[in-house]
Amino acid sequence: MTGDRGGAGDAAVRVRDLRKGYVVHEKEPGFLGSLRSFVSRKSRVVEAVRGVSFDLAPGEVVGFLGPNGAGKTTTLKMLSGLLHPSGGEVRVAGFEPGRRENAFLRQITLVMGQKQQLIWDLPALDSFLVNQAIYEIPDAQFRATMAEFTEVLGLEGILKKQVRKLSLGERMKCELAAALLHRPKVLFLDEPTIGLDVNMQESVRAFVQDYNARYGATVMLTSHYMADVTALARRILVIDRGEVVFDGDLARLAEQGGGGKTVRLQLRRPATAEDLGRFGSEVRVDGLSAELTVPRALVSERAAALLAELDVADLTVEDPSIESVMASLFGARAGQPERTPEPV
Ligand SMILES: Nc1ncnc2c1ncn2[C@@H]1O[C@H](COP(=O)(O)OP(=O)(O)OP(=O)(O)O)[C@@H](O)[C@H]1O
Repeated sequence: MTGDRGGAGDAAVRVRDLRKGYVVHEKEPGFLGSLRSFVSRKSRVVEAVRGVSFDLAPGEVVGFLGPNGAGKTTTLKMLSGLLHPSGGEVRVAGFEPGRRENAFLRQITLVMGQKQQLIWDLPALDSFLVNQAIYEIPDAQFRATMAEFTEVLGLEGILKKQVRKLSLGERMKCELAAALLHRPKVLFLDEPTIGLDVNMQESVRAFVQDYNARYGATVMLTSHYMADVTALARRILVIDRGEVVFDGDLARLAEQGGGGKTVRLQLRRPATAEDLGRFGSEVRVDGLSAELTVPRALVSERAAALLAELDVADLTVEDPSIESVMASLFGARAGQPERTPEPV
């Protein structure tokens, strides 16, 4: 089948009731366990993705978040056609990913921060030439894209070095360049900045931003670095145990996370954590700077009280960081009662 754009409407990505179960064979430990598993092999199904639905508009950048094992990678692999769904429907750029048609593969890319596609013993440039051949990129377009990526990613001087000799950050930049050389319209980025230092993370983000603006590409991004998500994405999808539990903008996620707002103070006279503890929780004091968390409904009342009772030079109220929202939603999962946002 060729691209059935009619079926996909205008969405770049359309997912309906998508499911994936992995069959896992279980074996008891030790030699006896191995023997027993020959006689009666036990297996069970891990429901990694359990009926996920969403649409992504062309050009949209979406952060795809969730705790470890939530089903992010499994979803991205199904969207890029590396895994066949157990059920449901997927359309990406109008194609059914599982068919892995050439026309589909030219429209998408999947970058996995933990995996590499560059040829280890050769310079990155050689891998780029291989990709040029695979994707049949015309010479002029290849040169123009290389020039553009070299400038935005600062690849000058590293393209001719053996990949094995590059630093992690340099290699990741080359991985991204290789993965985007064919100018895909839909990008699935799975932890593209994992392990990189802050500067490298920043330059990867800038590159993705630039690419999205230049080519109007749709981007779905997972990252454990919330700065990636807040810098790039307005919309957030949260998946938990294989189900989408939130789909909306960052501010609404912060609201659903409960928690409260962060009140930051600049004081003229020092105050103790105990003084501030009367106004909120999670108090942190550092010299004349302090911050505390205040329930949303009580923010104006508590701010007024702080201004009246302490010698405050400046007071600001902010939504909690997305790290703390995610931590409050999922961080304390082990052995504790669940706090999951309301289903969408
Ligand atoms: N090949 C596989 N066989 C069996 N189970 C699998 C396989 N791949 C993933 N799983 C299971 O499916 C669930 C979802 O895994 P997945 O890798 O999609 O999660 P994730 O959200 O990407 O997690 P992380 O943030 O840790 O990478 C997990 O319970 C995982 O153990």
